[in-house]
Amino acid sequence: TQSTRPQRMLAAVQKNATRGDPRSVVKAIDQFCRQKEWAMNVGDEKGCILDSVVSEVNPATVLELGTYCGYSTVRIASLLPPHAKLITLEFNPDNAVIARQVIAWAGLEDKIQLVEGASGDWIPKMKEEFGVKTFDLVFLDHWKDRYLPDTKLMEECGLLRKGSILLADNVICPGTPDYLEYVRNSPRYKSQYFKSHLEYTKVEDGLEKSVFLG
Ligand SMILES: O=C(NC/C=C/[C@H]1OC[C@H](O)[C@@H]1O)c1cc([N+](=O)[O-])cc(O)c1O
Ligand SMILES: [Mg+2]
Repeated sequence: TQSTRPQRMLAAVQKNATRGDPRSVVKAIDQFCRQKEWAMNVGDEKGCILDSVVSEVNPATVLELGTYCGYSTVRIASLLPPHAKLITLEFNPDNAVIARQVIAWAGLEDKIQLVEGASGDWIPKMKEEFGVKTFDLVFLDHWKDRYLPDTKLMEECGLLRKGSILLADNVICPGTPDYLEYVRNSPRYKSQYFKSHLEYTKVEDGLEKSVFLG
């Protein structure tokens, strides 16, 4: 039976990356996507911007919306301080199966909790289910029409504190116009655009970094 692209991506990780070496996992996926098959990982160019924001924030608690195959999950977790925790939400069970194996290959299971289901269902349960108070950093990379409603939901559920950072992928391509308008015009956020390119292409895209002002 025919394999899926995530399955072929995992095979490339297991073939080319070193167990327990997160950066080699990131490198193997980027190589696969550049040389074999494009896939919707944040990628190496935007990934460097992601790295710099993660390093600057040095978060103790991170929420990722949209795991896909775990590329950005591994990339973020590899930079976290000891005892820091990353919770990542993935809607598609087939992607979750792959992501768990990519995370395991990187040896980052202890830092990462992958939760399967819809962000809209899980965000209101974060405190009671995972003992989270607030998130220092949120990486938004799931369905583009969910960025705004989920951001409002995180505000309502008290998951953001003064200084929490939202970092959103794909604000140009595929685009998240309603989210951009909100974080750029709301008095509750200070927003900044990092111009880049859609992963593995020359098409413009970028990351929007927004600080919640409380
Ligand atoms: O839809 C995108 N991401 C949404 C992903 C959604 C995830 O949750 C549902 C699905 O199982 C996937 O794992 C996307 C699409 C493109 N693109 O160029 O089409 C580029 C990107 O960086 C993207 O994050
Ligand atoms: Mg993306």
